[in-house]
Amino acid sequence: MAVCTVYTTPSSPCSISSSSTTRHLAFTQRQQQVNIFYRRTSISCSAAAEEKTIVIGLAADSGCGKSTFMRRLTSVFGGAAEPPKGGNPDSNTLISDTTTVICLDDYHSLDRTGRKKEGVTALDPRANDFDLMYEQVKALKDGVAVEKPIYNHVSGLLDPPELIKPPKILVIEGLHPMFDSRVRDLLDFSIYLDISNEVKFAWKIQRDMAERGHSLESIKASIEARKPDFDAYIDPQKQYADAVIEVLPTQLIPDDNEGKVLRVKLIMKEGVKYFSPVYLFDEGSTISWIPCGRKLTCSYPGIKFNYGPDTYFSNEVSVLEMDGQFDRLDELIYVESHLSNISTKFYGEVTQQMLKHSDFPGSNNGTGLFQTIVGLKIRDLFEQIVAERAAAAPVGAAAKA
Ligand SMILES: Nc1ncnc2c1ncn2[C@@H]1O[C@H](COP(=O)(O)OP(=O)(O)OP(=O)(O)O)[C@@H](O)[C@H]1O
Ligand SMILES: O=C(CO)[C@H](O)[C@H](O)COP(=O)(O)O
Repeated sequence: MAVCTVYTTPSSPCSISSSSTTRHLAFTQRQQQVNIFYRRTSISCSAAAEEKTIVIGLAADSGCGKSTFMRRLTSVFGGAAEPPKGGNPDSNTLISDTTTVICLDDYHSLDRTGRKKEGVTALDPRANDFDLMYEQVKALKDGVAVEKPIYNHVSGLLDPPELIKPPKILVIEGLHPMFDSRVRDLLDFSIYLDISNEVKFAWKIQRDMAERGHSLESIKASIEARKPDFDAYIDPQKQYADAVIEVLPTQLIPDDNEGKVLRVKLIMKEGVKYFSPVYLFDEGSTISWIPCGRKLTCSYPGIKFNYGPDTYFSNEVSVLEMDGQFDRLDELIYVESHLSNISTKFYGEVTQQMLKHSDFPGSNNGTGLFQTIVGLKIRDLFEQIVAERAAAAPVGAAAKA
């Protein structure tokens, strides 16, 4: 893949126009008092069309399962996803053979102290540099490496940048991948994880109270403090998503307030290029299915699937819903065999992926199932785009590809 990046020190005679990358690095430098810094400029040698990076956006609030989803997605492509070798130990980036996942927290323009001083949350657009986000995602999409800033969640500061080379698949995950229309237009596919307030609260308690020692009051206060900005800037992005995974309390247990059994909906936009929605039994019909019985072991409260056409923010969608949880994950094959358009490469691939990661949160319910299926759909989308580009490339280029 072509990498067309030139690094120059500030004293270099190269002429570089002042970009927001430069501005940002100067800001980072001031913050961190880094003495030496590099400015980036690109030279016009964009990658051949068939080599161009495919960009996937994943939006969700903090603590809503983005990292878990990313682990499932990168596993579909094989190989381990790891932080850049020899780099900042607090890097938020994960790189595997095929994918690079960058966390959009790295585009916070205000560090923790800066946000406190200005009285804004990290969800507020004023705390984020969308110009730089756009420039860098565009550069990567065009096959150009970038020096991306790092937001350090340990110190709350902006660290010196890290080099990101254009991967085959770039995933941008975080609070705002679909907020800025310029960034949104760069996405080949977008996903929104829509976790209802009740469930978000239950997950936060589980992680921040049980694992991080926070008090119940502080968790409640942090959710409440974020809510207005969440409603204003994060939640509206779901209208743009090609797929939404919505997580709600179960309807199988009357007045359930434990939040352990979940009802999960996979909302899939119709008419998206390279993406054909998954269906149950009969495409376009409305179906309700209880698979429990001789072929699927279910303890209380059981499992129920619903499938059918619907509208979502005025878009035509197909919705697949699963309420309840699996008792025996190996029996998932029975459900898998009734689903179509799941983009598997062999019979039972969904079940195999789920069994492989049975220790990940949500592996016994619709969150894990639908995240796995969306991962397979993204692999399929990637392969279709690559095949189409290779077919369209001039004969000599196709032979090289
Ligand atoms: N499907 C799930 N079922 C149950 N709990 C879950 C699920 N997904 C995530 N969680 C809970 O939420 C926590 C956060 O998950 P994860 O780290 O994947 O989210 P995140 O969006 O990447 O968080 P952050 O942005 O804060 O790093 C997990 O530790 C787990 O407690
Ligand atoms: O919403 C978030 C995205 O993960 C974080 O709260 C934001 O990035 C600020 O991080 P920190 O609390 O570590 O300063």
